[in-house]
Amino acid sequence: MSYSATGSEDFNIPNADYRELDHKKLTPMLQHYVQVKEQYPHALLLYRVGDFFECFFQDAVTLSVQLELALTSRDGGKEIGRVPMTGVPHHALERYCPQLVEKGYPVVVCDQTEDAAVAQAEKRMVTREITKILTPGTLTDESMLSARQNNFLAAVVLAKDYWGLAYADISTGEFFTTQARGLEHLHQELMRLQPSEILMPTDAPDLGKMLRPGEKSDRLPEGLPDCFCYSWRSQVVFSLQEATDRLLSKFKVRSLEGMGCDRIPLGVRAAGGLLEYVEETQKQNAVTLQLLRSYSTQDFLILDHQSRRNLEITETVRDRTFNGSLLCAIDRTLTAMGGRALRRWILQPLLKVKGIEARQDTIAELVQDTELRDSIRQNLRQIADLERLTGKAGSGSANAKDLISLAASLAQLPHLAQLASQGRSPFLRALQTVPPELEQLAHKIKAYLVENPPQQLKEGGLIQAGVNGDLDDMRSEAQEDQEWLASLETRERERTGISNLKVGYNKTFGYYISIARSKADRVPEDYTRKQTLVNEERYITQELKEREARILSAREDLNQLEYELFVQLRTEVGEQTELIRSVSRAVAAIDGLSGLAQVAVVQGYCRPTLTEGREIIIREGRHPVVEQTLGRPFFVPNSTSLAKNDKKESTDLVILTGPNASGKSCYLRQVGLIQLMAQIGSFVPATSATLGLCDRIFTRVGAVDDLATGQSTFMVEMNETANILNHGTSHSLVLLDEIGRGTATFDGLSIAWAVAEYLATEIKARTIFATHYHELNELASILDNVANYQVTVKEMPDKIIFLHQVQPGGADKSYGIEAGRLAGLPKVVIERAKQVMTQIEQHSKIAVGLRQGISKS
Ligand SMILES: Nc1ncnc2c1ncn2[C@@H]1O[C@H](COP(=O)(O)OP(=O)(O)OP(=O)(O)O)[C@@H](O)[C@H]1O
Repeated sequence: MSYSATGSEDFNIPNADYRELDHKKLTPMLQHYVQVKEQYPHALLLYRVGDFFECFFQDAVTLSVQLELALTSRDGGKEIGRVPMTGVPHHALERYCPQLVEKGYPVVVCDQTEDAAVAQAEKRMVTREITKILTPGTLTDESMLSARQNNFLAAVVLAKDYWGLAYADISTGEFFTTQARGLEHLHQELMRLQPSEILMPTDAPDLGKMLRPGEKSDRLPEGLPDCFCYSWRSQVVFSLQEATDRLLSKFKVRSLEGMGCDRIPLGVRAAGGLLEYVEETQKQNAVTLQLLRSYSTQDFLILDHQSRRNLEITETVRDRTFNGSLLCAIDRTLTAMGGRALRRWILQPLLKVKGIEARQDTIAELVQDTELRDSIRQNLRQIADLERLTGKAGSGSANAKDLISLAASLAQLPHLAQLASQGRSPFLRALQTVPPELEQLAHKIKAYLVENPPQQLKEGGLIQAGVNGDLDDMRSEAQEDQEWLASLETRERERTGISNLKVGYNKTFGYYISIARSKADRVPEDYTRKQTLVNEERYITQELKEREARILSAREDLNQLEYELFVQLRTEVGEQTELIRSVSRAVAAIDGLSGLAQVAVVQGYCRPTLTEGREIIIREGRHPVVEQTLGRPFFVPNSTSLAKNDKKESTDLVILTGPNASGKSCYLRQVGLIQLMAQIGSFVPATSATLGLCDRIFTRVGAVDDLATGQSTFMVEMNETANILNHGTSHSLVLLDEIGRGTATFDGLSIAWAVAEYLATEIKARTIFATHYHELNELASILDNVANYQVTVKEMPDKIIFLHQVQPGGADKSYGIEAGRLAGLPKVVIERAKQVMTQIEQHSKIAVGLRQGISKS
């Protein structure tokens, strides 16, 4: 029996399933708990009771398992008995919620919305309301988000082989949609975006259920990755009509044409469904999304998930850390917005020379003008995350410190604009004027709020003097009250003759007069004793109580007025969200580009020339990550020349041989990374480079068993190779590091040969094929567009020196046996291996010739 999506059902625990209980017999509080729970049966409900947020019934069991907390129980009602309960202290909510959401549990927080003492005095249950709904894709709290990474919520609509995909980051407002064909393509797009949550329309009954990463389900369409969270949503909100209406009314437009969505109905349906989810989960926060924009996956270089992984673009293959990735090596951005922009660029390299050159021009300008670059970067250091701060202001969750930080950042913009005006390139020009409204807004915030406001918004101390006349009057009255209290102390000391008499205040008893117990016999008759402590007695007087009522209600009014003034200001900031975000985008771009300029200067990169042709000509190229790890002087640069325009010499496919650890993989990846960097507009680690644009970069690098899908090393390798042969074009770059090693030598060699031949003759993709099969060197004598290269080593009597130099020519021998000797294999084994090799070589001379008589189909 399925009970709830919230995990590990355990019906051995009595009363874990609330549905089996007679709700009327539950205590009033638990009846309310169940009412709220029934609205969100698939979320974990955290319910405020005193100083704790508690879960009851099955949720309590789940919570205790997931957070390793003690499972306790509570009286559920006279005829019910004890029911399971687990809780977390209220102040620890922010610590625990992210853990739960990360594990794929949606969380609903039901908090007390009034002072419990008031309800207690009136002998009724304290009022509680849902204050937060947290799901992985709809987080907005900074503490739960990674500053330099987007947090995407996605929605998918499938119609046979076609699909629509919408995604949004509700903390920054980005909102995009697209439509295309082929599930494999959708798989790739999702892997690029790495959404925290994907919404899927379904007609199944358990709407709202969330599939956690790795969880299996028959309802997840085949071909979609199971490494994400999926939330099942009603199909109704994904219908074209409802989705269209929702989008038109949200963005207050008459047609979808302006968003470029009129011809992508599946994209519209996905976007509408996504918007409904945001509205549903963010009732408390008015989320400001930017106008929906459509895009085409064909506008960007395609880098499938495998290749992104193999080239270690955003994380390393071995331990999946950021350190050691390309992004880490070239990210010198100084703002969170710039960091996110660079990550987006690197995952979406461009396909048009014009767009690439616009970025290059700006980098070039900043490379040349050190002073301008330094000043801009100095300025950027002082700019906070405007995109997210303004989002918080718009949704009403920003506090006063957030607004101060926003104002300080906005105040930097005119200076940044003035610096940008010294430049001529497109991205600098885009920043030259900062809308005057933003400057005024910064001034206003600074004039309104005190310099160092408290975190709390309802306890006063936020607004400066002189902002509001009423507030100033109330403050001077409060001041008078303070003076009255001080004078009361003096008066009473004189009257009683007790020199250490004090006037004090606490939340429970209000104002009191405190007297040391040793002096208690001198207390006047009009004092009423209120509380006895170890060393002191506390009293009140009629006069003090009367004054207290006035002071407290005045203070409440004062705090309320401050809060209202703050909310007004925050709303004003929220109204400028769109403007602030458009400037933020320009700032993010300048940050990304000045960071790339910085790394280009420090690491000695060059500006590549991009062409519409096919050539890949790199002089003295370096691997951007390895050279930083080894240190520049220790890295041996190598050149590359593929598909030169001069047809006679043109090489499409390079067979690269060389002993183990000589540097084949490093060279292969270096070429891929240089091409990728060039297509995001970056300068590249080389002396010079002329690069024809690539439509795709494919890599096939030493596979590991894919235990999760039960595929062998060899099958993984063959799948990846099939993908390359089926999708590669003459404008693709193909990097193959060993093919056919996972099977018998002759099988492997035969497949490797056939693949290389097909790539060189049919696809004519620019290819580097690293291999230990030097038999493949034969191909170069048969095909004009194949060339042999080797990574050289120097053989010494007792060791091999790796020169890491790539030079023309095939390796005439392999060093496997030599490596075995150096590793300490017994002499007799080495000698025997040499004998066997001589025998094999004599009997296996390859004379394959060219493919004949087999048609492509
Ligand atoms: N151009 C270079 N300059 C300096 N060091 C290099 C260079 N290329 C590679 N290396 C160093 O050599 C090591 C081995 O390189 P790599 O893994 O590319 O070898 P390989 O030929 O692919 O080996 P195998 O055939 O065993 O896979 C790298 O970790 C790197 O430190």
